[in-house]
Amino acid sequence: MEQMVQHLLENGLTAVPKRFIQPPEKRVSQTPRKVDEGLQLPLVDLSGMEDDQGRRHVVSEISRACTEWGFVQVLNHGVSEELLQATMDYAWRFFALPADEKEEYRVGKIVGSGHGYGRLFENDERVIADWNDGLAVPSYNRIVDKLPKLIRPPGFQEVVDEYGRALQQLHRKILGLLSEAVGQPSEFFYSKIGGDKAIGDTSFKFYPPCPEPELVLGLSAHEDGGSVLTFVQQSEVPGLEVLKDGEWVVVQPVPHAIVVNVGDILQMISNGRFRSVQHRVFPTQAPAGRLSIATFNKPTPDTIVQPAPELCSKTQPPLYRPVKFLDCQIEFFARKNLGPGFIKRYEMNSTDIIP
Ligand SMILES: O=C(O)CCC(=O)C(=O)O
Ligand SMILES: [Fe+2]
Repeated sequence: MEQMVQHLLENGLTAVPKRFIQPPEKRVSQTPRKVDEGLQLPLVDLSGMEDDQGRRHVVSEISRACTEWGFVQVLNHGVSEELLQATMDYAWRFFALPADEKEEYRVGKIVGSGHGYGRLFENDERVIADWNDGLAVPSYNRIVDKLPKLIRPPGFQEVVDEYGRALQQLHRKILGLLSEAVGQPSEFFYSKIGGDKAIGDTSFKFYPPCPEPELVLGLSAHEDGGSVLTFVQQSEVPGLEVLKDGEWVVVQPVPHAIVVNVGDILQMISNGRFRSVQHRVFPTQAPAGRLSIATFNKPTPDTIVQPAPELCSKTQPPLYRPVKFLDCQIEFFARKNLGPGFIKRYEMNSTDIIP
């Protein structure tokens, strides 16, 4: 059974085991990083949308960020601070449970799209492992009757459910703004993914402190393959970085903000207008570690994901071929690693080279 990072450390590990060691070219110290304070991910306040002018401003800011960065942070998003905090608190408490209690949620024991405790894509010894431990759970509109029981500790499940409902609303809201940005009615993108029947998954990731941070990654570079928009809440320790013009830029934790990033599905539906961009997590030495909560908003399984005809023309022909979302998920979870470039297989002229 794959050992989790947290338990390697609890057993007194002081050097990083071989299977976590990244080749030099992937290490944080070997890749160009932007430390210039001048270049910062846009932060958009959603509170100023009551009047037309305010709304137009927010629409243009969000749309620009999702085009130029594929990422944006939002404030005054409508998810209460108490709910954000409660979800974070329970996540810390889950990872603090004794190992045998967490084992009940092991990935693989649980049937359904990678739900459970463990590390995805890393059952193969030859794959380099990331320095994190994860728990992925159904968030909203998910019926996964194979889940063994409610997530511990008591109360966590209720909070996960409430968090899911709140983020589903936020998804509708932000897709509404992006729809307006492409000159369509507010419900445009939301209706393309199945409306209120669309589904969500939440992934909690714990990044324990690393004794040799220069050798590992917290989370390897990737785009969010199965996601329309992803919402991330991060604890106060930085780690998330986004690739911007060939350089990695830190997504600074902002209290009460939610990070929004475009996933492959929205890139496809918007015919490339909104971009699903590579991101990664660098390891931390903070004694308590780092925690993040990522909610992947997804279409209904039977949605045919394809460039919206309304956004295509003779001069802007469809860039991607149609794929049923369920098949897209099966292909996503059949991969050997998280690595970038998943969307390439759906490009119109792809020759079926599968990264
Ligand atoms: O830990 C983070 O901040 C980001 C996590 C992430 O990118 C993911 O789970 O897809
Ligand atoms: Fe991600």
